[in-house]
Amino acid sequence: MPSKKALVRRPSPRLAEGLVTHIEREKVDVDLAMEQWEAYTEALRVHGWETVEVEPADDCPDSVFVEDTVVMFRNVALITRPGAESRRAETAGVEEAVAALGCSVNWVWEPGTLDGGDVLKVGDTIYVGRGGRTNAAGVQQVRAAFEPLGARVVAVPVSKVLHLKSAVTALPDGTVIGHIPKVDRPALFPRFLSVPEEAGGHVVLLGGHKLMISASAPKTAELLADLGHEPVVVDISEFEKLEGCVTCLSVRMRELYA
Ligand SMILES: NC(=O)NCCC[C@H](N)C(=O)O
Repeated sequence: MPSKKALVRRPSPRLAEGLVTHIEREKVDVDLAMEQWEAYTEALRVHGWETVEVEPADDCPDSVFVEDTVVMFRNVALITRPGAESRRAETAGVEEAVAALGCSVNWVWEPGTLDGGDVLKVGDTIYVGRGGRTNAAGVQQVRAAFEPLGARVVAVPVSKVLHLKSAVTALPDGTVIGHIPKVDRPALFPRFLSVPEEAGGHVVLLGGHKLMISASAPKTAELLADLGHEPVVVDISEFEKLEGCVTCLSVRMRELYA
């Protein structure tokens, strides 16, 4: 039985100072964000995931977006070098957490930059978004880390949104989903389904047919239910004001070797 552990990180009291790049800044309600984070982590637990909390990083406003700091492939954790300098201090605590879980740890080195939000795994294919946060050296370092383990790395241009996974994610059957106006090159994906809302392009696979999806994508949730999936809806409005999506609030680990 594969392990089902999910790394999460409690929001910083400075969350409202988080970075905003592609959208207008809106006031973040930190108390509401805390409630939404509790509900998000509870939804993971209800669906069989053991949540593992990374030591909080109270001085790092964006630290709740833990996905950006580490990329997992099998038992190997690649600690990123986030594209935004203000986020680099987030990785130390994550490194400790994955090492404590028995992962083999690897690092992205200067001049490479990589945000985990730019990495979408579909089976053994790893799509890496080359955009505002991930550079060419970062893409090459993902190749060097994971191709020897059997992955195939496919680089994908990203210009319209923060990260590759702000544009597309994948269903359990491998179909890539996204809202066309936000996807640079849908033709790069062998099977692509267009969804009616931007936030509808973001799902977290919980196991079986269950998919976590944001409350801001009701039409997509309906479309996915009609295709035989089981949407699990969570409200993450306060994180969306900071360009976060359902994927970025956790790192799911299925193949720990412990
Ligand atoms: N993977 C993600 O979707 N991460 C969201 C990061 C949002 C944060 N405010 C940032 O700009 O880095």
